[in-house]
Amino acid sequence: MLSLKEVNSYYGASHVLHGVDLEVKKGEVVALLGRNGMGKTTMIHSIIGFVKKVQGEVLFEGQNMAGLQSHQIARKGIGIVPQGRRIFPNLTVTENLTVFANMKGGEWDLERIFTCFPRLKEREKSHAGNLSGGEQSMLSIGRALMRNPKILLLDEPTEGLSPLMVGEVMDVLLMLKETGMSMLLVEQNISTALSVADDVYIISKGKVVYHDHPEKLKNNMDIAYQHLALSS
Ligand SMILES: Nc1ncnc2c1ncn2[C@@H]1O[C@H](COP(=O)(O)OP(=O)(O)OP(=O)(O)O)[C@@H](O)[C@H]1O
Repeated sequence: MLSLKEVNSYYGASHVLHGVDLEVKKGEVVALLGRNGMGKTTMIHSIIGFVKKVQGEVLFEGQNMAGLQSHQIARKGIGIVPQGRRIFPNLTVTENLTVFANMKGGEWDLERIFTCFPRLKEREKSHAGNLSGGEQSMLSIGRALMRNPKILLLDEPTEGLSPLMVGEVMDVLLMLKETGMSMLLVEQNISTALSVADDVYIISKGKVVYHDHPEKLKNNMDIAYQHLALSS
């Protein structure tokens, strides 16, 4: 569904991604792990047209995204849950959900979001700035779903959350996986990522240094310790 082939990305003269290959098949959840500053966000931004200089191929449903503007890429069905959530704090929960919604309709509408995210229903009239971090993460996911994407790119949706809220957000991701949603999940939290992923990549200094099934990584955690600088 989504594939990156030999992708090199640059910020000006700074060469950040070095020949990256990655694939997300339909209905699959792919985890992308890596320490701070290793290029995870740059990979997401290269897919959605935020990085101006990208060489190689970014293919979505077989079509090369090169040269398309971000809004054109979004319209193809690529949804984004950005790092830091980027909700609109002065708008209500309902306004956040409807402001960019895909008016052409689709499987996801306000009613379904509120059914799947009862916490958002409880807070529907609250200003989004007053929500907890976990609720804001759910709102950011809900807002992306309202555009009825074919794939979701999630950039650290559990960042900065308490363990309890991490669990709730992971339940949401598992629920979405059950619906068949394809996802690329950027995470720093390895156990969180492995609990939902079908496939896992680790990047370091802009290169893919590991790609395999999560079960293989679970059975060989030395690799994770080595690349993610975890302590055993
Ligand atoms: N707009 C930019 N201009 C120049 N350099 C950038 C820009 N954004 C990121 N970088 C650099 O690119 C490298 C990769 O950053 P990136 O944000 O992709 O890492 P990351 O793995 O997502 O880390 P984090 O988890 O901290 O967000 C870093 O060295 C960073 O300093």
